[in-house]
Amino acid sequence: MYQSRRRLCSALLHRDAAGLRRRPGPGPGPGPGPRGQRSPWAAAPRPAPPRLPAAASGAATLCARTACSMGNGTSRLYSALAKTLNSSAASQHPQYLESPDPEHLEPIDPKELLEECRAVLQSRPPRFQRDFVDLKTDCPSSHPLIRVMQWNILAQALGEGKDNFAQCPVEALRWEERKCLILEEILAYQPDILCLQEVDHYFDTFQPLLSRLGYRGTFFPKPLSPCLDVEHNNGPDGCALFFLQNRFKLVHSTNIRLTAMALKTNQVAIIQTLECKESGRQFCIAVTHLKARSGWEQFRSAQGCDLLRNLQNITQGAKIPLIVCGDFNAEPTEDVYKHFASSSLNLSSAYKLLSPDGQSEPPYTSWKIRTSGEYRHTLDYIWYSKHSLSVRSALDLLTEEQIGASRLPSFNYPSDHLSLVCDFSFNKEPDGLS
Ligand SMILES: NC(=O)C1=CN([C@@H]2O[C@H](COP(=O)(O)OP(=O)(O)OC[C@H]3O[C@@H](n4cnc5c(N)ncnc54)[C@H](OP(=O)(O)O)[C@@H]3O)[C@@H](O)[C@H]2O)C=CC1
Ligand SMILES: [Mg+2]
Repeated sequence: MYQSRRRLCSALLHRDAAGLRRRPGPGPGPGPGPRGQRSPWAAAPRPAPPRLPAAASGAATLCARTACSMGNGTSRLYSALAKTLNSSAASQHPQYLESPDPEHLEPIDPKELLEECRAVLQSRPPRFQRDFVDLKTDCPSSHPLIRVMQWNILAQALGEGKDNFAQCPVEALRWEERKCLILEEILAYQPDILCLQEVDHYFDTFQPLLSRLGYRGTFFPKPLSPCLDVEHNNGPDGCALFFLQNRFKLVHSTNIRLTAMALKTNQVAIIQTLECKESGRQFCIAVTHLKARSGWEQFRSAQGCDLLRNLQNITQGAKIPLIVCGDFNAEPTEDVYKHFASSSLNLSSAYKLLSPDGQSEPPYTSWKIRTSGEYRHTLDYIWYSKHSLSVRSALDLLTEEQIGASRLPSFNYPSDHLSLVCDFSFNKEPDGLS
């Protein structure tokens, strides 16, 4: 049985008064709270130490801290969170567009924002425990690791208007709380680089909040986003890429509309070259979301080839190490996967390393029940230059038991896709080859 989320602080009353609606309890949910069982394909677990002390703090402490801080930092923070709730202006924003320089904005303490999110989610079941699996301990790295998160967060307009989820209660999709579940996931793992798909709340939510957490963001909307077909939409969905400004310098940035069969398509990618401030080493990071649905395999394959061509040019034939994150909408059996696996860019898929033989992708990264049936697929990947980068650890996926009979999204988890998180290090010799 779940333990219900804790705390009913006086701070919550302020939140309600300010317009954050609270929903009734979700009722009994499927599966256990903390996971008791690992997925069968996972290697031996060795959880990484938590990077965020607040995640482990007790309920009483958390409640006291929240209540105490409402008079100062948290109330400012709350206003930052509350301002993101109404967002009609966001849909008017012009296309593309990097976020403004956030240096003049007041920073947010991530622990305080996490507490705010947890307070909003207090009637929900607790988030599931996922462990980092250590993958390479014999080769210490002298440089700080680079943590990368890949996540299709589910566009709000698609989730409510087009995806046709059959088992997910509409209450579980309410943006006010789903937004906090997404932020909670990001804040729990604190990625240095965040690659997102189906972002339709960039300008009103993710850009303002993440910029105040020290990220620099770039958003590239789909030219004909299906979100725009949904009544009361919040603008087009697209890919977003965020990196921590205190860790990386932006060297080069390109937004690409992918082509297939020489035609411009509705799918996009963002490719950036970053320089590590600690080591001075450069690498390339890309995010994409390929065409969905069965019957479009050759189209996806062509889009993947176009992305690879662009990556070849930008990395000067793989001289710069590369990380490519995406919802490829393709199982490993598809051509687009094979193109990436066999490319001259020497890429490997990070999550294969969690399988016992290191050769198999996870059994699923997305699991949902639509009115048309149940869909369990491996669609999301983090590709990396296998000669110049090492995956030090990867976040294990949710088990079937944790996901529960109604599948995703749910009261526990905000998207129909799981987040993937990896810690990378540069290999020792910068030999100019990836
Ligand atoms: N493609 C084009 O050239 C044109 C597109 N359009 C508009 O764009 C829309 C399609 O855009 P396009 O980018 O090609 O969209 P996709 O086919 O790539 O799908 C868009 C979204 O729908 C989700 N999705 C996938 N399968 C299903 C399903 N069975 N039921 C419901 N949702 C699903 C996907 O989520 P996930 O990735 O998580 O599976 C994805 O985010 C059209 O509906 C139209 O409004 C209009 C003219 C031309
Ligand atoms: Mg989707």
